Amino acid sequence: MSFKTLVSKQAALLDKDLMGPEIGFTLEQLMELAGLSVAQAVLKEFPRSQRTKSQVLVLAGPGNNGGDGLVCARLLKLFGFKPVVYYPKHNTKAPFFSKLVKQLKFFKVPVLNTDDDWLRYLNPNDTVCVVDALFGFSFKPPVREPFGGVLNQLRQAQDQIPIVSVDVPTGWDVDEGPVEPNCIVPKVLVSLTVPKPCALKIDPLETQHYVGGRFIPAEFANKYGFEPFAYENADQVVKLVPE
Ligand SMILES: NC(=O)C1=CN([C@@H]2O[C@H](COP(=O)(O)OP(=O)(O)OC[C@H]3O[C@@H](n4cnc5c(N)ncnc54)[C@H](OP(=O)(O)O)[C@@H]3O)[C@@H](O)[C@H]2O)[C@H](O)CC1
Ligand SMILES: [K+]
Repeated sequence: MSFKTLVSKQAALLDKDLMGPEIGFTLEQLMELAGLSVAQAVLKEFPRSQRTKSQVLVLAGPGNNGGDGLVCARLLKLFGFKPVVYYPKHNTKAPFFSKLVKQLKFFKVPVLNTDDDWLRYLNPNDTVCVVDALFGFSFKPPVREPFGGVLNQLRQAQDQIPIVSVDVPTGWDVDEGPVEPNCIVPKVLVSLTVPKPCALKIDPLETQHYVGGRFIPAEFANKYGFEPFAYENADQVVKLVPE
């Protein structure tokens, strides 16, 4: 499949640019749209008419990828799913992360902490899919605990429960792909703004690939060397199909 990608350093620069003084987005705004994209991809892949269960396990990491997961969980509840969030290491860098957790409580979405038994939700009888919002473009392998254990469990369950990875499949090197042994293989990848080079390493027969994070004009995409993706109508995601 051919599509333009942006290496991790450039992706971080693009984000900084969007949230810089000239353009003026806030992280909260971009995260809301990123979470909406992921929730929409989940709904497209697992529509109500094609499923008998509704639980979704959202694994949220300590950075902004985790924040996308927290937003996604709230929106999945509105879309008719029963999300449960496992959030073992809270983000204390920005105060609004604790507000995202408050909102989840308001929506009666359980948020499990490090000592809670999250594994009981990794159960194919009840769970439609797992949203992997552990790490995105700032992840540097090898993975540190407690996330190594979480990834091991995910890998063992992945043939029974599909994984939907946010931006980057957790554990993959953002630029090189699955270089560590025993990496997870998501059934769905939702690249945000533009795919990272690791997305070139997915097997299209194994992994459905969406692009989301629909928040930049064409000129800005061109500045970073890519063309805007062909979103339809008000969709927040577009599926990339092999040529
Ligand atoms: N424009 C967009 O597309 C937007 C994307 N967003 C999402 O943000 C992430 C990138 O978020 P960032 O906070 O920069 O990084 P991560 O979430 O990937 O991870 C940072 C945290 O991960 C820890 N870390 C890193 N490597 C490891 C490791 N090997 N083991 C354990 N933990 C690790 C890191 O900890 P440090 O101690 O190293 O600081 C951080 O805590 C992007 O991918 C999108 O999903 C935004 O929502 C905005 C718009
Ligand atoms: K991820």
